[in-house]
Amino acid sequence: MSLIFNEPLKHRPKSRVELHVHLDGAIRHETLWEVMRQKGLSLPGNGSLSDLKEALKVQEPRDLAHFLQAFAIFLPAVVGDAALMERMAYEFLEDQARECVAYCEVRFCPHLLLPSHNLTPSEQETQLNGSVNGAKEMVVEDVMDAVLKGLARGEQQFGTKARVILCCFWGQSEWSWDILRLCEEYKERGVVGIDLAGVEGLGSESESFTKSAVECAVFEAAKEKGIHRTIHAGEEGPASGVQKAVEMFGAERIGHGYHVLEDEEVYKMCQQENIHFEMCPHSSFLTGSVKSLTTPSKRHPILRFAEDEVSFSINTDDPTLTHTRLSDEYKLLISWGLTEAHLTRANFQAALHSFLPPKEKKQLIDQLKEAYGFIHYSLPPILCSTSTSPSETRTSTPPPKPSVTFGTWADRS
Ligand SMILES: O=c1[nH]cnc2c1ncn2[C@@H]1O[C@H](CO)[C@@H](O)[C@H]1O
Repeated sequence: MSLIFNEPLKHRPKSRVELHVHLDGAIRHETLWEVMRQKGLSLPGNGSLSDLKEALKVQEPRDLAHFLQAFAIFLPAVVGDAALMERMAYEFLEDQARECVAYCEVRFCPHLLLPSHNLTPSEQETQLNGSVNGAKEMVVEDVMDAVLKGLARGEQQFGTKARVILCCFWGQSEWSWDILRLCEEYKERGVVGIDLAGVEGLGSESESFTKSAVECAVFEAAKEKGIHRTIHAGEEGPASGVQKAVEMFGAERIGHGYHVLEDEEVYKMCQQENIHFEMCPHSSFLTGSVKSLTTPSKRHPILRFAEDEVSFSINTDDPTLTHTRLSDEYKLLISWGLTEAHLTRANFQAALHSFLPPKEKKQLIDQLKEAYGFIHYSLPPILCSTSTSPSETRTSTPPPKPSVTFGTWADRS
């Protein structure tokens, strides 16, 4: 691609912050189709790009597990392929720049992308005894290096800054300590936080709680080591999962968290603790976490969050599966009655609750102020009193706090 084509993207004013997007859920359909064909992998339907897209769409939202099944269609194309991982990270940032994203935190689980995780027991045995097909076996560090290289190249080329959150995965406790190790080892190269993804078990009773003991210890250790923490909770699971994520796991942000509203006490606690909610509007329906728009008495939790001025951000979650860009998420919210002020506030809240160190966070907030027109400006010397230096800059007031009440979805149809 020519520089002439890319320059405008690099210099496009960027005003959005995205905190919750899975890298392996944000691969371009075109890239997947191309690579799956090259590798001779089985493609759905008649093998066309449109059939692949169709197969990745949730036709009837059921539950989170059903939504996540689509990963099985294309992850075989990705596992073990460092070149593809680098490419998808690079292309991801090009797509983010097109969506005017100034800063994003992108997440993935490196262990899920290893061939060994996807081998049959006999292949794993072969691997333990040496190598598979004589090739050097890929290790998590190879995954990290490939993704970080693609992100660094993309950041340089397209001007969208990216940092990484590494996901522990429900049911794969054996990876969790290693994830924490990678968070520490790759801190200087852009890893800013730890997450717990997959079909959550935080909400259910004692049995699954025992199962999460390892993750709990890992998150406690993360806190001690100053590694930032977010957790998928209250997505399809209950409010008690959000409570455990905050009180026991020390989560600073909650991925999704829609069901927190089912318990006013937990909701109040989250407000007191200034917990940030990473909202993913389209995904919330496709996972069956929030019931459909056609239920008149239901309001999407994001409307309550906006009304209560709870801190939330607007995110795509898994564009490969949701078939949405960030703009589509914003459009949906506007159709529900959120205003430009709400969306602006969400972007500032996202920046404030990002896992960047303080200095970089301030730079990001300044970048947003400029993009939204809350410009730092120098007073012309003639207007300056003797007590004000000509170079002194002023900042405008922070974005307005919206004060709006929302009707039901039915009111808006
Ligand atoms: O909405 C979600 N909730 C829980 N887990 C998810 C969601 N979207 C993706 N993943 C899971 O996170 C892994 C690492 O990126 C993905 O491979 C997918 O299995």
